[in-house]
Amino acid sequence: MTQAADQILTVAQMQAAEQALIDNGETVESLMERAGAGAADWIWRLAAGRPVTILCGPGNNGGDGYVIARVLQERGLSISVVAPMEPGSEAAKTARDTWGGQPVDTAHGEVFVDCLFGTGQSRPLSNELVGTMRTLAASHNLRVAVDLPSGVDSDSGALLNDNLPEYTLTIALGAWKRAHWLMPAMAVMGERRLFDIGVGPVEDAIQLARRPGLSPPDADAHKYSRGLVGIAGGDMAGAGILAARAAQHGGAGYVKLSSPHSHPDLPADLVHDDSGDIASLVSDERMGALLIGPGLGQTDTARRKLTEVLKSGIALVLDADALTLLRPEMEIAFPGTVLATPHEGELDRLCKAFGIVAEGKLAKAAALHESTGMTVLAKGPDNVLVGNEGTRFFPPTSSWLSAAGTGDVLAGLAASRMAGGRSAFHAAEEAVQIHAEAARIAGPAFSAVELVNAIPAAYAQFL
Ligand SMILES: NC(=O)C1=CN([C@@H]2O[C@H](COP(=O)(O)OP(=O)(O)OC[C@H]3O[C@@H](n4cnc5c(N)ncnc54)[C@H](OP(=O)(O)O)[C@@H]3O)[C@@H](O)[C@H]2O)[C@@H](O)CC1
Ligand SMILES: [K+]
Repeated sequence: MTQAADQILTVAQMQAAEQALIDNGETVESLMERAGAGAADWIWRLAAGRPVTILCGPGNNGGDGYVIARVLQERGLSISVVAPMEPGSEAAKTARDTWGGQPVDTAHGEVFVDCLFGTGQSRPLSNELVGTMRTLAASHNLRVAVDLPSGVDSDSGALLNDNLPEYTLTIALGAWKRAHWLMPAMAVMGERRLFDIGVGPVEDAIQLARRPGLSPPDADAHKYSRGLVGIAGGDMAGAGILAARAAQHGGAGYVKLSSPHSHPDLPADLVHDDSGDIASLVSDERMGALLIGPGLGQTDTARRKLTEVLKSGIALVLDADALTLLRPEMEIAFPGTVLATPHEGELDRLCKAFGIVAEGKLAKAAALHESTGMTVLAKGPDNVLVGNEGTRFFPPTSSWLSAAGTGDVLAGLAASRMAGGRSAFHAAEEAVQIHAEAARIAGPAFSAVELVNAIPAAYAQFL
C-alpha cells in the first residue's frame, strides 16, 4: 500500500495535494500555520535557547518563516527576521501581520533559518539575494532550510546558484520533494526530516525504497533452492571475483564464476570454470540469474558472450563493460527480467547508444527503461530505480563507496537476490540497501573486499 510518508512529489503534485486539502476545508493559512508550527518545533529543539535569525522571502515559504518567528518568539527565543522582499501572497501577508514584528537589515544569531524560497523557486537567485543568504549562513553556526534550501530546483535537485550554503537540517513540509533525494541538492541539506500536514497518498508518486525484509533459508533449503548465480567474467579477473564473493554473501546458495583464467588463490568455496565457456554457463538449467559485465572487457569475445547471454532468457544483471557493449540491435529474450546497473558515465553512454535525449538522472533512467523494457538502477551517491513496478529513490549512502570495485559488489548482490527469486526491481531495491548497510558497517576508507566482508553483518540487519 502507498505510504504517504514515503511518497516523493513534484511541485505540481504537491500543489494538487494542497488543493485537495483546501477542497476538504483547509485554507492556505491553516496549512501554513500547521507547517510553520511543525518546523518551529524542530528549530526550537535545535536552537536550545540560542538566538535565531529567519530569512523570509515573498511567497508562502516566507510565510512559513513569519509563523516560525511568531511561534518561537512566543516561546521566549530571541528572533530576528530579515526580509529583503515584501510578502506577495495573501497568506504570507497575513502571517507577517500576525507576527507583527519589525524586520531588520541583518543579524548575528546562532541559528539561521532559510525561508527565502521553497517549491516556488522558479529561477536562480539574484547576486544580491544570494549574497544576503551566504552572509547570513556564514555568520550562524547552525543552518536550517525550511521545505527546501533556497536556490534548489525542487523537481530536478539541480543547484540554480553556485556556492549555496550547507545546512544542518532540512525540514520537508507536507511531503518529500524529489530534490530531497537527488544529487546535488541532497548533499547540501544535512539531516532531512519530514513534517506531516495531512497530505494523503498521491497516485503515481515516486516512493522511497522500502526497507528489505529478509529471511533465513527455509528449513528444507538446499543450495539450488536458494539460487544458483552465474558470473560471466572476462579479461580482468578481479572484478568477477569480487562480484562472485558478493553474490555468495547475498543469499544465493551456489555461485559459479566463468572466466578464462586460472586463479591460484581463488577462494576454495567458489566454483570456477576456467574455460570461460559461455555456452556451458547459459545451458545450465538450474541457473537462477546471471551477471555479466564486471571484468568482461570490450573485445569481440566479450561482445559475443554478451549476445549469447542476452538471448538465453535467464534473469540477468548487466553492469560495467556489458553496458558499454550493449546496442539496440542486440536481441534481449526477456527484457522484463533484466536489470541494468549503470553509473553516471555508463548511463550517458547507454542513452547515446539508444538515441535517448533526456536531462537528469531520473529522466534518463526512465527513458532507458521505456525504450528497452529493462529495469534500470542508475547508481551513484543517489540511486534511482525505474522498472515496471514504478520508481524508487533511496536514502543517501556512505561517500566511502566511491572506491573501485564497489559497483561489482552491488551487481553481485543484485544477481544473488534475483537468483533467490526476486524480480529485477525488488532485487535491485534490496541490493542497494544491503550494499549501503555493508558500507555503513565497514566504516571509513574500506576496500571493496572489506565491503564484501561486511555483507553478512549487513544482511543480519534486515533479518
Ligand atoms: N504546498 C503546501 O501544501 C504548503 C506549502 N507551504 C509553503 O509554501 C511554499 C511554496 O510557496 P510558494 O508557491 O509561494 O513559493 P515560494 O517558494 O515561497 O516562492 C514563490 C515566490 O518567489 C518568487 N520567486 C521565485 N524564484 C525567485 C527568484 N529567484 N528571485 C526572486 N523571486 C523569486 C516567485 O515569483 P515569480 O516566480 O512568480 O516571479 C513567488 O513570488 C512551500 O515550499 C512551503 O514552504 C506551507 O506554507 C503550507 C503548505
Ligand atoms: K527555504
